[in-house]
Amino acid sequence: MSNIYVFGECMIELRVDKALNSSQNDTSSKILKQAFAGDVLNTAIYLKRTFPALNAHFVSAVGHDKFSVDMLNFLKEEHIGCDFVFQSDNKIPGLYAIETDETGERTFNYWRENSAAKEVMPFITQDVIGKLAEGDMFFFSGISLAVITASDRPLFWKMLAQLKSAGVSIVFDPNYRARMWETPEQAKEQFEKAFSLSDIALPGVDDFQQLYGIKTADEVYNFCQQFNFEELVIKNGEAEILCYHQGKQYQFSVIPVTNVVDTTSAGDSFNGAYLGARINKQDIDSALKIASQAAGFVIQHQGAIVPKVAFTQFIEKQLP
Ligand SMILES: O=C(O)C(=O)C[C@H](O)[C@H](O)CO
Repeated sequence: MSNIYVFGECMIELRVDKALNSSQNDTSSKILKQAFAGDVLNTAIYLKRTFPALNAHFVSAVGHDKFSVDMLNFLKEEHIGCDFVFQSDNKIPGLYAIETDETGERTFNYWRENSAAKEVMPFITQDVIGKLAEGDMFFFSGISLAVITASDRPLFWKMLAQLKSAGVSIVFDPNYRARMWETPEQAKEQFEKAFSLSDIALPGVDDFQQLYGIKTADEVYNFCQQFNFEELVIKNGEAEILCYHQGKQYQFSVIPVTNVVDTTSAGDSFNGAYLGARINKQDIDSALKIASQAAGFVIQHQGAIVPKVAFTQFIEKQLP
C-alpha cells in the first residue's frame, strides 16, 4: 500500500463565522470558528478523503498543550498517520486567521514565529529518515521550508537528498508567502534547490509572479525547463491548468464556480486529489479533473478543511 509523507506545519485556524455573525460591521465582538490547518496537511487530508486506501502521514512537531492534543485527535479522525508528529516540551502550535473579501479571495495573518513545527528537524534522526525512505512519496512546500529554523535547513536538505537517493518521489509546491522570508532572494535560493531535487512540481503562476515577475503559465514552463521534473503541473487560479509529463503537454479548463466563499486551500485540495489520483495510476486528464473538482468544492466553503461528510459525498460522485 502506498505511503505518502507530508512535511510542514499545522496551525490553529481562526475565521469569522459568516452564519453566526449577523453584522459584519461589529468590529468589537465577533464569533470566530476555530479549526486546524496548514498547507501540506490540507493536501494530505484531501488526498486521504479522496483516496481512503492510500496512507497519508504528517511529519511535524506540536506541543503538549490542549490545542496540540486536540490537533493530534483531529489528525487521527482524518486518518492521517502521526508516528512522526513529535511533541516539543516547551513550544506550542502557531496560529493563523483567515480574512476574505467580497469575492471570496482570502488573506492570512499569522502568529507562528515561535511554533513547535519550526524546531522539527532535531527530532528527525537517522532512524526516522530510514522509515521515511521506505515511503513512496515525500511532499513539502515553500511554507515548509520557510517554517523550519534557518540554521536547521541544511539538515532538511541532507534528509531530502537521502530520500531521493532511496527512490522516494519528491514533490514540491512553492506556495510562496512573502512575509515568511527574510528576502525574496532567500526564497528563490531555497525554491531553486527544491526544484532541482523534485520529481513532481505543482507551482501556481502567482508564486512566480510575485517572486520572478513571471505572469503566464507558458513563462513558468519556460523557467522550469532548467529543472528535471518528471511531472509539472502549473496552476493558474480560474485559468487553464498546464501539465507536462513525458514530453507531452496537457491543458485543462477549470470548471467555473460561481459561489466562491473562501479560496483558502484551493491549491492544497487540488494537490491532494491530483497526487492521490496519480499514485492510483489514473491518467493525467482524469487526475486534473478530480483535482479541479475537489478545489471547486472546497472554495464554496469557509476554512481550509471543509466538512468531511459533504466533501466525501461530493467526491465519491465524481470518481470514475
Ligand atoms: O499559509 C499557511 O502557512 C497555511 O498553511 C494556512 C493555510 O491553510 C494554507 O495556506 C492554505 O493554502
